[in-house]
Amino acid sequence: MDTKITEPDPPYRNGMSEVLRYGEFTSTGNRKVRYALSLTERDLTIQKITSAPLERSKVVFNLRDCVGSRAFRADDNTDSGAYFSAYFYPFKRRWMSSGVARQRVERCFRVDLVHDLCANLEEAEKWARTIRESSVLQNHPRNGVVYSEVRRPCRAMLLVNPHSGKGQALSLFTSHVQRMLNEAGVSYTLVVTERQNHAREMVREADLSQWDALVIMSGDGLLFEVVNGLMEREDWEEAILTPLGILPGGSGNALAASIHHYSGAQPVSSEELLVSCGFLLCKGLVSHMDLASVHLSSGPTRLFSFLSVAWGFVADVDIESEKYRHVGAARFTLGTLVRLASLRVYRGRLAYLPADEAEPRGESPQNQRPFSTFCPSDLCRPSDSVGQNTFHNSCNSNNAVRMKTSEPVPPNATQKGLPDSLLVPLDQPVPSDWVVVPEEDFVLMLAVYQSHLAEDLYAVPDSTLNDSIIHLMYVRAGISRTALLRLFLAMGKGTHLENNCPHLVYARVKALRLEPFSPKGVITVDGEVVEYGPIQAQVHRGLARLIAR
Ligand SMILES: Nc1ncnc2c1ncn2[C@@H]1O[C@H](COP(=O)(O)OP(=O)(O)OP(=O)(O)O)[C@@H](O)[C@H]1O
Repeated sequence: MDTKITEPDPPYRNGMSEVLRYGEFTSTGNRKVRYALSLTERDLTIQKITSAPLERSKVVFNLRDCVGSRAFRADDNTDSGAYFSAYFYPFKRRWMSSGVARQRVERCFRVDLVHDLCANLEEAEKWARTIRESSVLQNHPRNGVVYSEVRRPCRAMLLVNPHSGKGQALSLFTSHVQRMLNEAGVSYTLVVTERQNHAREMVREADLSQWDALVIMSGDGLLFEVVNGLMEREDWEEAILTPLGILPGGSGNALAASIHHYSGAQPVSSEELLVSCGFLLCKGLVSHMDLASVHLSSGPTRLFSFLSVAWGFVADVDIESEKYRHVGAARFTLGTLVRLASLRVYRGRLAYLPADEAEPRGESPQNQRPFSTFCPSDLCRPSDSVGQNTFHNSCNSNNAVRMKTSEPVPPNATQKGLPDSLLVPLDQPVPSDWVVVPEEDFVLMLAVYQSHLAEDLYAVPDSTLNDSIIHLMYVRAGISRTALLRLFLAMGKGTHLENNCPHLVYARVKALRLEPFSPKGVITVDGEVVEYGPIQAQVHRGLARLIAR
């Protein structure tokens, strides 16, 4: 048979990038099959040396998709060849359904240049090292943004809540994440939480100099514990800068879904989300993340929140659907249908500080964005004049509120730590530049600072990790069950704000205060139930650091 060998590309150029390494190696399975490898700062091109047309025998891997590479020798002592493997997680078409998701690809080659194991191993190590270094170089800069990175080699404390989600966090870790971390050279100490607040206490006391990252494999509740544990430390300013990682092991997984979305990837299923977040963790790029400080009426201590404050329908569904935990993420859909059947109205007073027009994100002159028949004249803006009204009774839809203003005295003026310069104590009226919402009857109030509220609840499509914005949504009473269901279905696609629902109001704010009048109800912060009563919050730009890009 006439076999024509395809010549590999010249070793010194590959597209536009300079070739860092070129070599010809055999496959691990069949030593008769040879490959020409050329490595640039950007790609690894693998070309089978064969009679087939060039393009059919060539595969190009972008090093941005590479988590690591390692060299090793065979178990067989008589084998003088050495080996190196490279681990990629590129987006690939799914086998059975449409769309793409990150999928693992390992490519392994045998180096047998000379009949000397040491020399071959040295060559294999050079390849593995150059692949690793080039894939790290691919991290900078991205879209004009220069990210910092987790220190390498990375030592992570990996906290797993064995009861989160369907109770499978540990087995999901073993089946999907462990190997990836090994491939990326991330060393970790696994801590399985034993009870509620175990993680909070641990990070409050931990010697953080031992750790380059704190990684949470659970739902959002465990990260909430970790953030608050860090903020309770004497050295909170430094502690909260410890890079945090999130791997979805819960049922909501809002932050995991958000960082997946921020990375520019298409929506994926639960296990694909885990691979995606594992990949981001291995790449180790660190972004700043906003936190909100949250004050409750009962005391001097604050909570720190990375996700949401919810009251009414959403909070009720979150808590009532706990009993459907065994169905995983579908628990929220089930809970929504159940609560719709007995739709409630919640009475209370809501006020907020609109986001500054001078915000760098190019906010439109009107911070209040109506997605309804709502217009700014519906608002009551407290002005600095006569009345002695308090937040409790001062506003109705016909008359602008006249409130006695006070110089903002931060509620935590006597507290140590981060000042909340936008807030006044809960027993004082809100400052004059706040907006008091005229309605007192609501179906829900939701303040959210990430794109997702759960894997399938795409709450704020244009939110980013550190936009310093609280995205406030509320639904006025009077909405029909069908319209509310339509809203939630639209939220699955992130189109609810385009729905022109006359009962939904959306505003971009810096701080907010809610005072529920209904005697009973549920308020959640990051999905965790907090004391029911007056609550206020303000955003702090980029206070924490999260492994995401
Ligand atoms: N070992 C444990 N036993 C009992 N509760 C725990 C344990 N570890 C953590 N917790 C608590 O369990 C609660 C739920 O955890 P988490 O939010 O992480 O999971 P989830 O509720 O399944 O996920 P999601 O918030 O995404 O729905 C949190 O309040 C957390 O503090």
